[in-house]
Amino acid sequence: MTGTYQTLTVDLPETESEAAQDLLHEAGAMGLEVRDREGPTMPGVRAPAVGECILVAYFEDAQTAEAARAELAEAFPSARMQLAEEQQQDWSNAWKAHIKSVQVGRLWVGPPWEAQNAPADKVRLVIEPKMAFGTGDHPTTSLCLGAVDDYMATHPGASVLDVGTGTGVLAIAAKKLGAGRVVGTDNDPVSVELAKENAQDNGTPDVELSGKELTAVEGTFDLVVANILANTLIELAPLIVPKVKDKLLMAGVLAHQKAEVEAAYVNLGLVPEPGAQQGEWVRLDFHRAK
Ligand SMILES: C[S@@+](CC[C@H](N)C(=O)[O-])C[C@H]1O[C@@H](n2cnc3c(N)ncnc32)[C@H](O)[C@@H]1O
Repeated sequence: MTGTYQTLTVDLPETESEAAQDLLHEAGAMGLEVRDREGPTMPGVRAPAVGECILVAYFEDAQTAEAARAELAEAFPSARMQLAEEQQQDWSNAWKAHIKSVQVGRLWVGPPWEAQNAPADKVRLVIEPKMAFGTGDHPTTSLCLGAVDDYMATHPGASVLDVGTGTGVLAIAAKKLGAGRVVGTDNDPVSVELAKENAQDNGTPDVELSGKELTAVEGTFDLVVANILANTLIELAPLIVPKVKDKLLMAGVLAHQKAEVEAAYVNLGLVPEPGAQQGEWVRLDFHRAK
């Protein structure tokens, strides 16, 4: 415990908000506050300029915050940023307030301090927010959770591969909803460790979680799900497609990137289906032609 935490305040055009939020999550933000012109601003809190929004990201240490600042500066040259150190005693309330539980289909996904409020008739997944992406409340995650729930409802015992598993949320959800073999991979070793902890804590220790390359993962899977960014999904298409036995779900794609990602997978023989959209984020669904 350092006694302090870091805030990175970012002013940037509203059109870049979603992508910048995603980058901040990936860069290790423990919580994120979004101030746009849709919601009322609290008294004494600075409001965004017209056409802009303000993102306030919370980080545990200065090194991670500085690395995030540098990454954001490169990706979004027009962003204006300010790093500040805050006293730790505000920390728990400051970031916990921004982690929300979600209910998607048969699932409830949320942090431990909200678990007691989970409805008894829901399948409960408790994810402690740490240094991995996937607490459930990001649109890209909930778009996938909904489709995983739908697929598992009609394909009990199906095998599932989750590429870019983060906290393991989608893999664990699939297992809890009745999947057979479930494999999750991530190229970030910290995420793999946290996903393993989450699988243990949620009573699904048999989910196979690792940092394996897809070429080293054996077998094909009824359902493959990948919530990663558009450029990575395009890069990984030749490795993901051979793993798909029946259905592929992908998220992490902004509406304007959809056609490019879709083309990469159609070119490799998958058949697109109507997907879903939440805000600027889309989910792309495919199946393998019989
Ligand atoms: C947006 S998060 C998704 C986490 C979780 N599946 C969810 O839906 O909330 C993307 C994850 O993909 C991982 N990732 C990024 N590039 C990857 C790659 N080339 N191979 C495997 N994992 C990757 C990141 O480390 C991160 O944990």
